[in-house]
Amino acid sequence: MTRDDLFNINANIVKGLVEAVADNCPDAFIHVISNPVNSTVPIAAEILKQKGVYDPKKLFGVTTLDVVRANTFVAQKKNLRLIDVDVPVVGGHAGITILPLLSKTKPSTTFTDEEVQELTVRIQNARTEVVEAKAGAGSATLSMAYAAARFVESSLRAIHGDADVYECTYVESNLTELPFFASRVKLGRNGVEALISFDLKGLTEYEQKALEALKPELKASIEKGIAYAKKETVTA
Ligand SMILES: NC(=O)c1ccc[n+]([C@@H]2O[C@H](COP(=O)([O-])OP(=O)(O)OC[C@H]3O[C@@H](n4cnc5c(N)ncnc54)[C@H](O)[C@@H]3O)[C@@H](O)[C@H]2O)c1
Ligand SMILES: O=C(O)C[C@H](O)C(=O)O
Repeated sequence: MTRDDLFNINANIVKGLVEAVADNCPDAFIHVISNPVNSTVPIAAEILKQKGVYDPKKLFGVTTLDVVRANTFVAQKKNLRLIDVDVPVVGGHAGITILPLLSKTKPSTTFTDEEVQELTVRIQNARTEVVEAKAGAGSATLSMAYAAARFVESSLRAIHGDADVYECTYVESNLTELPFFASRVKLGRNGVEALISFDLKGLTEYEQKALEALKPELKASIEKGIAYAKKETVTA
């Protein structure tokens, strides 16, 4: 089962939850972790628009798990301390739409072409490693909880005025031609303070090709979410 197979069940659940948020706490930061995130975030945006309370700065798709995985696999491969490693992951949260920018790894790290290929594919398919290891007992749970906790803590730090809070997250974006795109963002008291375009500059040829290759799939997932939400009516 792919994340997209969850669309038919989760689209309606997300719609209902977001309607309740719109009615009861329209100023809240909304963190959407339910899959397929590439579509559920556009659904949430459309529902909030229909309710007249959409603030793109406060709607986030949680892609932190991709960063957690990228950091972990790079630290293992390069014998680095996990706490020191930071790999931006852009695009979306499914298959090839997950694009780790290994050339932007901190601390500055060099990778052979084979390592880039192996690590990129492993990060993109990490969910399958978990699904297969659990053999029918579900998908990632503890690592999802860890990733969600990290993103919530970062959001709370930003709300409380910390000036230096950055996370990768799937948000409304103008960094590419796609209306939603995961990138590093600066978080502030009111949500997204800035989209960080720097990571997308000076990409390697491998990353540039992967970025172009992910766009059709991500575009289709966004359009699927928007089309779903547009034909639904929200409760008054
Ligand atoms: N973005 C990520 O990194 C990431 C990682 C792992 C899982 N996920 C996604 O998170 C979601 C949850 O995964 P899980 O493994 O915890 O699933 P799960 O089946 O263990 O838990 C889902 C929970 O949602 C509850 N629920 C069902 N319908 C509901 C509704 N209408 N309103 C409120 N609650 C409702 C269920 O009772 C259940 O407790 C899935 O969509 C999964 O694909 C995302
Ligand atoms: O893919 C899933 O089913 C869960 C989650 O999105 C993951 O990345 O592991």
